[in-house]
Amino acid sequence: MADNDHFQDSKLLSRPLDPSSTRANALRRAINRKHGLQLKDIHDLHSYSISDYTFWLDLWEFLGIVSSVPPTKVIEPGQKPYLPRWFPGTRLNYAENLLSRSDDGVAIVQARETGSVQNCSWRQLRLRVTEIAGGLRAAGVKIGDRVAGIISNSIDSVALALAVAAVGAIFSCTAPDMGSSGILERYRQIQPVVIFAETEVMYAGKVVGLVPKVTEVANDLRKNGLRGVVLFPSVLSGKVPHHELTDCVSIEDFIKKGKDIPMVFEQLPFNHPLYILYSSGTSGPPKCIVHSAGGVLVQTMKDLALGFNMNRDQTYFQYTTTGWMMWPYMISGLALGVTIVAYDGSPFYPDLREFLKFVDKRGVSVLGISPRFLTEVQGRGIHPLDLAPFDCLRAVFSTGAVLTPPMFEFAQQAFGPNVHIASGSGGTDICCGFVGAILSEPVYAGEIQGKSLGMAVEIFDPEGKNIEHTGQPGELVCTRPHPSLPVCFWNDKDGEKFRKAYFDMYPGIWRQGDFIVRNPKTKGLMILGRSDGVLNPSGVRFGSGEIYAVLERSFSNIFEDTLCIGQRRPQKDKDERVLLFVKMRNGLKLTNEMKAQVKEAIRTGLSIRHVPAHIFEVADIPVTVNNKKIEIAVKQIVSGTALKPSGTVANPESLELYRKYFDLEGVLAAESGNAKPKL
Ligand SMILES: CC(=O)CC(=O)O
Repeated sequence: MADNDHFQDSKLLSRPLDPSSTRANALRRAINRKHGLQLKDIHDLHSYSISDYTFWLDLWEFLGIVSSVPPTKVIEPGQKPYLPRWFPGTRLNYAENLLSRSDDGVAIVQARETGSVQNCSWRQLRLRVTEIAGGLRAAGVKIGDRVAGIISNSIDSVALALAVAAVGAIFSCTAPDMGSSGILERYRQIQPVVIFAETEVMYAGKVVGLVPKVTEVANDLRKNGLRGVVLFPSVLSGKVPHHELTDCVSIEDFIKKGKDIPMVFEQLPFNHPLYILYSSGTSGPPKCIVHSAGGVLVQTMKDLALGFNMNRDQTYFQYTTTGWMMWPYMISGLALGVTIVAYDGSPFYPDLREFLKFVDKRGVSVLGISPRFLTEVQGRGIHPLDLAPFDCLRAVFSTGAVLTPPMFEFAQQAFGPNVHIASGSGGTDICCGFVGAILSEPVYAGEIQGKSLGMAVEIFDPEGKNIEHTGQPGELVCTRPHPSLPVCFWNDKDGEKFRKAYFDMYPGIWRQGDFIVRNPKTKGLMILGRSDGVLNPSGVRFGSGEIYAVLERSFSNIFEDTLCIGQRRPQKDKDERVLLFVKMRNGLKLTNEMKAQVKEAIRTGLSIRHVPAHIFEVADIPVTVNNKKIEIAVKQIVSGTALKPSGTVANPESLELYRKYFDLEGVLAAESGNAKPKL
């Protein structure tokens, strides 16, 4: 493949924000003044940020992190060479930093698909956090205890996360749609002392009763140290429904018990655990990724303030459940005085148009969505600007999967030329971005604008050689430590699971598992897919994202979703073959003519070697609970590996649809009517 083939779509979409008006520029100038440097622009600032660890102290000061013992030192060696200790000796509290205001302005807008909207002021938020923290203390929750949630996105769930942090406990949560086995796979490992749970929620117009699930989970976890359950009232009736759970109270009774306990923000080391998030492994139990309070605070504030230029006049609406890392990511906006939107429900119910009008009406400045959301807007023929002016909207941030060049272009047209379309990658493992938005840099279709400050991102070939200047794709690696490296995996005593997950392929260097390429001309970055899903027919290595880009450009009106994987074949002389699975829109049927058109579009858009060997219609595409397509599990299934899906798969039954493709020849024979009768 020629060097720049990945960038044939590199179309300039929008002009940058004046660099002198950005917060990143203010940081650059502050660093120049403080250290007598002459950093000229964001690129110089990035070079400084990955060459001198003092950058993190500069950032600390710039962000105004609140601490009772301020840092005197940035970094010192830790137990492992790749896991240093950050800001040793410092004492701070995450929740104290997030409760950055106490006025009557709006801190959280809570919205539900039912149309109900409730504002929570900074003053009310502080009070609610104090009440829940009092309840936690009255219940005997101590520093380092685990507190877990099965909760929807709401004012109370945000207040709960802050209250847990205030008392120094460790918070972990799943969305209410996770099945009981998925919840237990997680919480049996971390052994929470208290669980906060919803009792009745709504999703896509359906009332979902949670009492049976919560009862099953609680009864199981009692064997593992669970002391009690706190129930949130039904989002419909406002009351706790009938249940037969023992050792449980309603949230209102819970806080009554701690009524007179004053708020104390425990002052804890920078590395003190804040959240436990979970890897989205689709087979086997998820890994419990422990993140530090200081690391999450500094990194998420950095991304929001310097990547998105957020400030206290703005509103950040990240569409997310409480189970995805984008939830804590959004919550950190509070530390910048930003108003956040806690939305619960489907964006497509009762109507995607209503959701878009809500975004405009609430004056959202940064909207976080996924490529899937944009595909739906496009597939349903919706033109957002016909619905509302989106006057306040400054950036649309798509994450969770690759945002292909056609989707960048669509998003730009959809929201207008003044909106910055951004994508990024990082995720659960670091609770921030490795690469992401730089609002002062031009946007090219399909390209992430740059490496995040402080992140020493490079692109490696399999031998560990940096190939980022060649225009060839490779592994996204990070060659220096940064503050939100996970503290550890829970229960991984010798740290071996942790080392294997990130530092195995290139000893001492973090491998993220993304297949990435850099445009030598624009310096923009493009994620081509997950690196373990790289397609490799006839020795050409490419990412599924390249195929999705072609499909989204020309076929989004007929395909609701697609999945492209490589099938390994047992015969040594046979190459991997590329299979494309498509889920049709609105009852359409996949015809031979459509298949031929798809193959032709891929051949002309990419190359003959990218053309899938076969295209099949399937009833469903497997996705994780965070709505990410599951390629690896399907690749394993069609290559003959027996696989037991984990609770991370949102629609595990869909995986069954792919088993028959292990006998691909049999499927093809059946399709052509030549199936041999089974004896
Ligand atoms: C920032 C991200 O990378 C989010 C994700 O994809 O999980």
